Amino acid sequence: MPPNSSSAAVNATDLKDNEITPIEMTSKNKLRWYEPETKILWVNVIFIVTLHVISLYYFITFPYTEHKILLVWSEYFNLIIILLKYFFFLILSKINKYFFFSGTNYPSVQYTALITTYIHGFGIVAGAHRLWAHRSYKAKLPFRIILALCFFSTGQNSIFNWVRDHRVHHKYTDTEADPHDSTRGFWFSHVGWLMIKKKDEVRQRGRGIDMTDILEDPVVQFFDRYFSIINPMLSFVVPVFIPVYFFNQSLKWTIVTQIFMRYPWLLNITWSVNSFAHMFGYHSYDKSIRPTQNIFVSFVTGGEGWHNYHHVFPWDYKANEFKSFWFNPTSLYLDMFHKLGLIYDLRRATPDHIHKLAERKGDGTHHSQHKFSQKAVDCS
Ligand SMILES: CCCCCCCCCCCCCCCCCC(=O)SCCNC(=O)CCNC(=O)[C@H](O)C(C)(C)COP(=O)(O)OP(=O)(O)OC[C@H]1O[C@@H](n2cnc3c(N)ncnc32)[C@H](O)[C@@H]1OP(=O)(O)O
Repeated sequence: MPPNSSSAAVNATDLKDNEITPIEMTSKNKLRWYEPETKILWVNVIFIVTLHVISLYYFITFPYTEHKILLVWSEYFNLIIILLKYFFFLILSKINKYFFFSGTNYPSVQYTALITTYIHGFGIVAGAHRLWAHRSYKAKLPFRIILALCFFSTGQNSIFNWVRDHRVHHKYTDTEADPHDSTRGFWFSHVGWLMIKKKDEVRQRGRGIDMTDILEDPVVQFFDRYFSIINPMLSFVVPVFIPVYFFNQSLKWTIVTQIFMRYPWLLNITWSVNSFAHMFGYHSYDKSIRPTQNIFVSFVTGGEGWHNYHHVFPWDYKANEFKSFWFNPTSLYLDMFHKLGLIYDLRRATPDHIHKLAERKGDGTHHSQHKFSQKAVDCS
């Protein structure tokens, strides 16, 4: 049985008042990335800059071919990314060897990054984003616990804060009330917003967001209550402990791969949804909004770059019109968990609704407006 046949297909008009509504613009003043009244949070600036400087150093100089176990453990998101990155790392390691490490004998710790970025990314995409922020499907208790464990190993905010910021972002996209308003530029929407105090408009509008579902979820409540213990434990302590203790890997290189490579990498690909996917790409479903269809972001995030579609149908569990393994693997995993009975009530926009909307509001790049590609598209 196809996973969606028992799913609730919904249209935007089916949304209830207390659910996330499609974009509803608040007053729009044009803001620059830095406003005179902006209060810079220097602790965040120092933390983020230091993390990225050290990370850049290790991304360039890391002996990639000698630490494959650690790389698989912490870096790679899916098979194609493994292959591409391995190819990229191979070239980089040759450059490293020539310029930086000739003659150096590194401890032979082998392979590790796949598992952690993979697990972590799933916690963000399937957990915080598609389940908690958008309620695009329902999940049974064990699955919610797994998602929370995955999400709390990403070193991001508490689920409550993450979801509230994301719901404000959807409701007031690219306005003054959007925490990472992309009209303030690439830099601001990517990371700048995490270095300043939020505008009053964000806080004020955020207070109006209905968060009762989050407050009523015992899994979220438990994990958020112990955020300051669980977050560092799952994000840093456990991922370093496992390869060192069980697989006899070097402590130094495990810390490097987990804290200075995997962590900033995952942060940047998460942030890329707010920056790249609000600036570069097509507006196939609604040309009046900034979010775009960005294949690069989809590729690195496991399916979160179909952002024009996502902003038009935020409650669609695939966050995309199509079925596609490489550019939306998260949806395939959700289909699998649906078959296993761990998740249910998956919500999906109807093809008819999508096509009509694309025709009326899109920029003309939707496949239904290109006869040659219509047959190749699987909208299930
Ligand atoms: C392979 C996988 C790929 C995955 C891709 C997945 C893509 C999914 C889709 C895209 C989504 C992308 C989202 C990215 C989010 C990442 C965020 C991180 O975790 S980054 C990593 C880690 N995180 C970090 O590095 C940064 C951690 N965060 C911070 O340092 C700060 O929050 C800040 C600097 C961001 C703002 O500081 P400041 O402005 O001082 O604000 P404070 O917070 O201090 O709260 C003060 C007061 O304001 C109140 N309030 C706040 N917001 C709202 C709201 N929206 N409304 C209403 N109220 C709000 C708040 O309740 C509090 O009230 P009270 O208690 O006083 O009554």
